[in-house]
Formats: sequence, structure tokens, C-alpha cells
Amino acid sequence: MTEKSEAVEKSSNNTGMIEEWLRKHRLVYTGATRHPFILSVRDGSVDLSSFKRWLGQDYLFVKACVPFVASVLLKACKESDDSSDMEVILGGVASINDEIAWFMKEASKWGVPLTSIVPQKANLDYCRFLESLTRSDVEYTVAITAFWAIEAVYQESFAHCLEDGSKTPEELKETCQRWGNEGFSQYCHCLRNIANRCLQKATDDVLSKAEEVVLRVLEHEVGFWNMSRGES
Ligand SMILES: Cc1ncc(CO)c(N)n1
Repeated sequence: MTEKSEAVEKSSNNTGMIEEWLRKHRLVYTGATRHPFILSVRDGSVDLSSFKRWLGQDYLFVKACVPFVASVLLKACKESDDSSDMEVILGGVASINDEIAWFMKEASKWGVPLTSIVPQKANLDYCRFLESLTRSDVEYTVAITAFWAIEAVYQESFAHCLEDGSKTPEELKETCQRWGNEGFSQYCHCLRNIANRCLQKATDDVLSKAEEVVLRVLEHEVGFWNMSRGES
């Protein structure tokens, strides 16, 4: 069976290509969503200087996400056969807008000076990767799959810090709520559905590009968490 016919079969069983890849790359996915930095938030042992470093770097990252998300929106306009994709991606634009405002408020609360933050190598590498995905020769299917992966890592990571039994410090719970809340989980689910629908119709060539992009996102996410712990 080809990867493509496998995907079609999977979707009739109510699971898609993304679920298939998550099974196949479980360890890589867990590496990104259960990183030692996140586990330290969850068990309360997190070093606040790491948290502040993450906060400043993520502010820069989120700003760099704006042209990427705009490019996904543009690709949806041109290439999507379902007009509801637009609403979901516009929701993503709105959520980035809120995030930027939230980072500014949070940074002032923690005394992190946003104007003087220097992007670290892992951050620059990730931003450069995002920029490469904005090119017009990158298919909508590949771009929306990358977008799902980027959002899903944060959703799964921060939701883990709010589960029963977690000892996340009170002052970090609001941060975890940003990405760990039910609305964000729903939004990620919508992105996953869009990606699965596109992947189901994709050629083998696009499928393998999309799978590769998911793996690159997961690698960059691990690099990003490592940076927060002062490891790069
Ligand atoms: C590094 C990184 N990945 C994903 C997200 C989710 O938006 C974020 N804010 N930062």
C-alpha cells in the first residue's frame, strides 16, 4: 500500500496522517512536548532565570511568526478548497496578536527588558526555518502541517503543566493557561483536521515534504527549550 492510500484508509477509520506520524515519531514528539524545561515547570523546580530567558526569547519568536502565519493565510486563500480554513487561520492571527500583548505585560511583571533582548542561535535558526516556509513554492499542505506542529507542541507541553498532580508554581500558571487552555486545544484540533484533510489529498512527494517539516519543527522546538535552560 502506498503512503497515500494508507492515509485515505486511516481517515476512514477516523484517524489521519498526523496520527500516523505521531505514532511513528513518538519519541521525537515526546522529546519536544515533555522537555526537561517543561517538566521543571510542572514539578515546580524551574529556575526563574530560565523562565525569564524563555519569556524574552519567545517574545522575539512570536513576532517572527507573524509573517509565517500571514503566509499560511495567503496560501489558504489561493490553494484551499474549504473556506472555513480561513476562519481557523485568522483565529491564529488573533491569538498571535493577543500573545504579543501578553508577552509585553508579562515581561514587565518579571522585569524582563524586551527592547534589549538578543536572539539566541536556536531562536535565529528556528526563525530562519519559518522564513523558508513563507516562500511561495512551499505548498499550503506543507505550511499548514508545520503550523499545526508549532502550535501543538506548546499546547501539549503547557497543558501537561496543568494536569492533576502537577506542582506548577502559582505565578507560572497563567503562562501555562495561555497555551494549555481548552480553547487553544480546540484551535490546535482544528489545525490538525485541516492538515489531515490536505494530507489525504496530497501526492507522495508533498507527503514526504510535510513529514520532514514536522520533524524539523520538533527539532527546533527541542532546541528552543534547550536554549531556555541556558544550553546554547
Ligand atoms: C518556540 C515556540 N513554539 C510554539 C509557540 C506557539 O505559538 C511559541 N509561542 N513558541
